[in-house]
Formats: sequence, C-alpha cells, structure tokens
Amino acid sequence: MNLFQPTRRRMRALQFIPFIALLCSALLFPTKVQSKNYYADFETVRSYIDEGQLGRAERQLAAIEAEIELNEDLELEWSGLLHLTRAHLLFARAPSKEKEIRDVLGLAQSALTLQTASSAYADAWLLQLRVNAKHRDYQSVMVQVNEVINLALHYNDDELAIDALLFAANFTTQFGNSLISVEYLRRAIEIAEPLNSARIDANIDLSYGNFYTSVAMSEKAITLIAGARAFFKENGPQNKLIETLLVLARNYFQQSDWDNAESLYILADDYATHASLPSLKIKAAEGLARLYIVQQAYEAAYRSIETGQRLANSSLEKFTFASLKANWYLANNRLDLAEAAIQEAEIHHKQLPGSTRNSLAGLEIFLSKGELAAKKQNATESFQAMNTYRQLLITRIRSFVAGGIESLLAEMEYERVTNKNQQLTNRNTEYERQLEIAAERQRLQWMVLGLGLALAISLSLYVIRVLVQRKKLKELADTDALTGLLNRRAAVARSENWLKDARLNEVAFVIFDIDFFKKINDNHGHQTGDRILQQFSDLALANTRESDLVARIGGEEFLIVLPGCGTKKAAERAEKLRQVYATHTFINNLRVTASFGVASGHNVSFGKIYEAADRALYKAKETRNQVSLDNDSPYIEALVLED
Ligand SMILES: Nc1nc2c(ncn2[C@@H]2O[C@H](COP(=O)(O)OP(=O)(O)OP(=O)(O)O)[C@@H](O)[C@H]2O)c(=O)[nH]1
Repeated sequence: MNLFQPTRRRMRALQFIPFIALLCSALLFPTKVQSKNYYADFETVRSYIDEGQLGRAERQLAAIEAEIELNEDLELEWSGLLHLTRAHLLFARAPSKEKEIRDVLGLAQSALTLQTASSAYADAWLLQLRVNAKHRDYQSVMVQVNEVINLALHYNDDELAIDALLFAANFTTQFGNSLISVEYLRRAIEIAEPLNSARIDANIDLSYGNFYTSVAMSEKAITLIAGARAFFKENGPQNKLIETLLVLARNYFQQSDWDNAESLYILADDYATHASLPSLKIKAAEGLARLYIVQQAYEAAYRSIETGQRLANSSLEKFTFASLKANWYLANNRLDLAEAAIQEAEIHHKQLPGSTRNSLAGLEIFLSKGELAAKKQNATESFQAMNTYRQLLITRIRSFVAGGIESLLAEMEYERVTNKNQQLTNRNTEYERQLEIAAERQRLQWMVLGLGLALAISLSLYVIRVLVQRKKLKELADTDALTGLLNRRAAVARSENWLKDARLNEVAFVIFDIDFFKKINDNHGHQTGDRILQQFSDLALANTRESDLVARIGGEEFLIVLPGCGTKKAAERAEKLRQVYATHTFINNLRVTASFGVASGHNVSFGKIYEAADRALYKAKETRNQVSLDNDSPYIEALVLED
C-alpha cells in the first residue's frame, strides 16, 4: 500500500522533528534519540487487514501502539495513522459496529487534520463514507467520494484512488446509475493497469461483476466473479470471498438456476457465520429468502426472513426484511399479516435516506401495497399504489438520467408490474362488465317473460271475457227474460237455418197456446200467470229432445221446432205434451191446458210453415186442449193420406 505518503505540509512539520526530538531527548533521555518511521509498519498492518489476517494485524498494531505510547512526540506524529489503521481493523472485523468505528475514526481524523492534509486524511474520509453511506443521501455521498478520489489522485495514492473509485462504482450501481458506475470502473482499470496487482484486479472484477449483475448481464458477471472468487479463496480476505459468493448467487438466481444460487447463498451464510460477519450473513439470508419465496418453499423462506430480521441493524435491513415478510404473507394469502408487515416496512421506509427510499429496493413497498390491494380485489387501490411506484420511478429516472441501463430495466420492471396490474384491472372490469351484461340480460329475460305472461294472461282473460260477454249478450238477445226459453227472433233465425239445411228432409213446427190464460191472470193475478208461463216452459223443455228448439213467441204462445221430424211424429209429440199439461197440477193447484197446431215442411220460409201451424192451432182452439194438423199443408195432406 502506498497510502501514507508524506505530504508537503507534513514534510515541513517533519523538518522540526529532529530538533524537537533532540530537545526532548536532551531533557528526558539524554543518551537516546527516539525517532522512527512507521509508514512501512502501518502498511504491513493494512496488508494483513486487506488479506483478512485480522489477528496478525491486531498483534502488529498493538506492537506499534506500545512503542508509540512511550514517546509523546511519536504519539503526536503517528496517532492519526494508528487510529486510522485501528478503524480499518474494526471495520474489517465488524462493519456493523458503526459507533465504535466512528469514535476511533474521529480520533484519527482530528489527529490527521492537526498534522496536515494527506492521502491518509482522504483514506479516513473514505472509511467514514463506507461506514455512513447507507445512512446518507446518494448525492452527498457522491460529492464526498469525488473529493476523496481527487485527493487520492492529487497525492498519487493510486491504491486509495482505486479503492474510492470502486466504492463509487458500487455505490452508484446500488442506486441503479449504471452508466456512471461504468465510468468509475473504467478509471479504476486505467489506474490499476500499470500496478499489476492481482488483489486490485480481483477487487475490480468483483465491482465489475456487481455492475453486470445490476444490468442483468449474468453470464459476464459470473465469468468475472469466478476469477475474483478463486483469488479471494486463495488469498483472503474472507469478507471479499463471501461477497463474491453473494454476487454469484444473485446471478444464478437471475438465471433461474435455483440449485446453484441456493448452494452459494448457503455457503456464503456458512462462511459469514464462521467469520462473525453478520452484515454479510444478513445478505445471504435476504438472497435465500427471495429464492425460497420464488420457489414457494415457504417454510425455508420464513426461516431466512426470521434470521434476517434478527440480525437487521440498519433501517434498510429492517425495511428489507419487513418487506420480505410482507411478500411472504402475500404469497401465502395471509393478507392481514401482510398488511401489518407492510405497515412495519413503512415505518423503516420513513427512516431511510431519501435516495435509498427512492431506489428500486425502497420502491418495493409500493409493489407490495399494490399486490396486497390487488389480492383484496381492490383494483383502484392497487392501481394507485402502482401509480405511486411509477411516479417515483419517473422521478428517479429524471434525476439520474445517466443511469440509463438500470433505469430501462426499472422501467421494464414497472411495465411488467403495470401490465400485470392492468391485466388484473381489465380482468376485473371485464368480469364486472360480463356480470352486468348477464344481470341485465336476466332482468330483460324476466321482464319479457313477465310481460309476456301478463300479456298472455290479460289477453286470454280479455278474450274469455269478450267471449263470455258476447255469449251472454247473444243469449240475452236470444232469450226470453221470463222463461229463459229462446225468443221469437232466435227461433226464427235457427229455424230458417234448418229449413235451408239440405241434410234435413223435414222440419216440423208445433205452436201451442195456453187455454183461457186471460182468466188465470184475471182470477189469480199476473204473477201466478207468469209462474204458470214458467212451469209451461219447464215442462216443454223436459218433454222435448235436446235437438229440438223450444221458444216463447208471444204472451202465452210457444213454438217447438223439431228438425228432421215430420208432421205425424211432431203431432205425436205434441199430443204427449198436451197430455202432460192436461194432467199437471200447476201453481195454486190449478189445472191448465193448451191447444196445439202442427205443420211441417222443408226449404220453405219460416213464415209459410209458421202460418200453417198457426192455422192448425186456430183450428184446435175451436174445442181447445187438442192437437190439430194443418190440413192445407201439402205435407200434412200427404200425412193424412198416409194415415
Ligand atoms: N201473466 C201474464 N199474462 C200475459 C202475458 N202475456 C200475455 N198475457 C195475457 O194472456 C192473455 C191472452 O188472452 P187471450 O188472447 O184472450 O186468450 P185466452 O184468454 O188464453 O183465450 P184463448 O186463447 O182463446 O183460450 C191476455 O190477458 C194477456 O194479458 C205475460 O207475460 N204474463
């Protein structure tokens, strides 16, 4: 290492050392002059640290410290480097013990400032950035790391410059500004080339591999990292070896080579456990958790998340594992627990520096929120979360235009998620639309069915009513109100039909008239007369065939029309009826008779045949209570002749 080059100011200060030392030695140790250059010693310690030989580094450092402590002047001169080297040692041993490192680093910085600006000062600054970067905003870290790079280059400290460049490259990679990372990496390679150091090359390969990983060029990453892995395995340090394993695993993970990814993560975890490096063990736990979630090995994933949560130290780590837990619960459809985990993640999310909050890792929370809402079938909320994600992504893209490749990848990721979400929204909308259509169709069907049914019912009711009414009207129009028999009009109409019907040979008319009806009315009252009229009707109906027509055609005059019946047969029937009346006891124990006139014919008018029958009735009325045939009728004559 070439970190501790004397600076010009320090050189000026050093010019006085011999005098001071001489003065001191003259006063305290008159025989011995205490002066020694410890640069090489510190450099050796740093090599041990870089190689991971921490015990050896510790012993060597303790030896230097013991020597320096003996002399105030030496302590004044070398305490800066002593504290700085101790801070490096602490960082290599336990990077998460930030406070302890910061305290020692603080001592180093004040001592180095007291002395003079040097690459050692820049080195301390870089270590401070390493410790604090995760709590700080991207921009402020980058401003300072650029200062460190400039200082290192200014003091020709190539190794420090490369260290700072690689730190800057890794840091920008982490925030997705891949093109800037490449810039830093190229400069590191330029500076490293003439140095011809396998360790520096391995470091650069690791950083380059990191970059390729971040832009999903896994093949290249794996090739580069494999070389670095071999170097660190051979030469240490262990933490770098573990880092290579983690990056390799991430690449296999990206390639969906689950077995290789898993075994590398497990190996990294194992090494980190043995080397007591919880900050790396937590990274292995994160990788394993993600791997197991993807593989749906939920029990194993849960264990890794638990390990991570137990070890989580920084807000980012706490946030990451709360987020992972949320994902776990989401994957297992335990939505209430997922919600609680998201809330916890949000608390840690708020603690993150702005740039980390807006980095891809930080934005993950909105994806989880979106997914949770989607799982709850709340498309609007899901879309809102995804939209927030998108907005933040856009902001991020705008502020880091140079990080084009990663930004593109982020955009692609966003597109993927948005598409998925859009598909979900579309599917929901489509379902809702289909449901609405189905419901509408069903409503219409029911409506049409109901309407049709109501229409059919009311129509048939209407038809029935009309028919009934028409029938009633017809009946009323055809019926005699007092007796319920057909009236004259109906009798004429039907008789005429029969008279014209070719199938019937003859139609007979029997007209009968109650004898002395006037007397009945006069003696017993009109009502009794009415009742007798009704009794006459009932008896007439009871003593005729169903096919015969019985009508009341005048006050107490009735007509029976017998289709298909000749005069003789009709006369016989009339005679029977006459006897029925003559022997019947009517209301008020009255005895009432009737006189009958019979005639028949075919294809003649109603009037004609009626007249003939009426003439016969007239004849019957001569003696009353008898049946007469119309002698003038040719048919009747024929009948008489036959007789
Ligand atoms: N109670 C009642 N009487 C009626 C009705 N229509 C007609 N008459 C009566 O029937 C009687 C008919 O009398 P006439 O024509 O003299 O005949 P008659 O008394 O039966 O004598 P002959 O027919 O010669 O035997 C009249 O007194 C009418 O008022 C009716 O609907 N009810």
